[in-house]
Amino acid sequence: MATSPKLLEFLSWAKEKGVISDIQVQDIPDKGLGFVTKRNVSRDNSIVAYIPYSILLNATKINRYAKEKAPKLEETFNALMACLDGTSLKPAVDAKFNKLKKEYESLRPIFNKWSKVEDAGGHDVVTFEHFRWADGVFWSRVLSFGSRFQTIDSIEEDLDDFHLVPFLDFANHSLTPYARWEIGAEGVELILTKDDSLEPITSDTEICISYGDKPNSELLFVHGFTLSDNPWSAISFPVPFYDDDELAKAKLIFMQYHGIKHLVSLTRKKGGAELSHDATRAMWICVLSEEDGVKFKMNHNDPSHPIDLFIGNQIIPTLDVFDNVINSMEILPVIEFRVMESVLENVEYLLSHLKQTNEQVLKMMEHGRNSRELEYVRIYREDEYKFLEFAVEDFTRKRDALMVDDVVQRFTQ
Ligand SMILES: C[S@@+](CC[C@H](N)C(=O)[O-])C[C@H]1O[C@@H](n2cnc3c(N)ncnc32)[C@H](O)[C@@H]1O
Repeated sequence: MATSPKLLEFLSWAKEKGVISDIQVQDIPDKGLGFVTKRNVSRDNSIVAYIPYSILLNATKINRYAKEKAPKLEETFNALMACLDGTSLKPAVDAKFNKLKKEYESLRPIFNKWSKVEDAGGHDVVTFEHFRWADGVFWSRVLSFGSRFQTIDSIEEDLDDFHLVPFLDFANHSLTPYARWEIGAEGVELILTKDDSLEPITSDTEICISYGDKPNSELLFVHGFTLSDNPWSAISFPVPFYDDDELAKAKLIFMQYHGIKHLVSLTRKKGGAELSHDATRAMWICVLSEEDGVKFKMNHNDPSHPIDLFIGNQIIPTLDVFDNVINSMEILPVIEFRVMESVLENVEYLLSHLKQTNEQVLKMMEHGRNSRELEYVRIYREDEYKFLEFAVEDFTRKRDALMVDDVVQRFTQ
């Protein structure tokens, strides 16, 4: 297959900058570009590509470049950081779209000042489309060095979490990858993971890495593709406070103070759908009431410690204490029963909503049957549908089991 001039230019730039590789970059059906082996290779922890730190892109580097070479870029960069401050990536595309739109609008004057809009006949030089494209490229290609920081001393920019790693970012995702990336002494390495089978990987085989155990919703949101055989499923919804819950505001402040997410996430685990630890705590807080002995005390004069929670007469200073107290309450089965009921109500609602829209959306999608993107969306919808059905079944079972519990019977009569 012919290699595009742009790719050739990039590869020669990468080589000149010190990238060493024993692997080929080429078109992979339905995935864009990717890595394939040039010959038979063994799965023996050998390095097949090496990318020196000097060519990685991260916030510190762009900031330094901005300071030295482009003061206007620095202005833009600072404004961008300010826009990102305090935001969290919301799972919904429209929320993301609105956020980007706002960011773009606040940066637009700076872009235009920076790139001289008059010279472009009054047209925006950086359009919203460009901005969205850049955001998509960034999030779908960036690597988080995160927890691996401890192992590096040699990177100057070791405060940054996110790095764009040229060349390595041709690696596609697989559930059964042959390779992984690692932080080496002076660069990032692509390594063929050791395997007990003595079978070599034959020539022309695609070499993928894993982007992590991500459900299709996340793969689609961040990377724009889905896997039909993805074993990871997840669904999230906002913490479902009761309409008449007078403690809702205090509960939200408490959750924020203790870093508990306001989204409840359910994941697929062997034989069932499970709440994460964080989501379990969020749901406990959600269903507890004053009648259960719960009280909040606002500390208006202390913004660093805005709220205290009491259960009975006990103050709850940490989440570990919270877990212990809840787990030792006599009414624990009642709390769990309420949690199951509330989760069930939410997954039933999500399922019925998906059902309602499915017919129309799937018909609409018929028109673009050959589009790769639509096929990914179809896989996602099907996956979500199955997971929701599964979650409804599982939570119905769990709720029904709790319904006959002695304590629940006693307290709900
Ligand atoms: C880090 S890049 C990998 C290189 C990319 N294929 C390219 O052409 O430059 C990530 C993007 O590759 C594509 N991709 C990665 N793994 C894929 C897979 N298993 N199936 C389909 N597309 C995939 C997605 O478009 C994703 O956003």
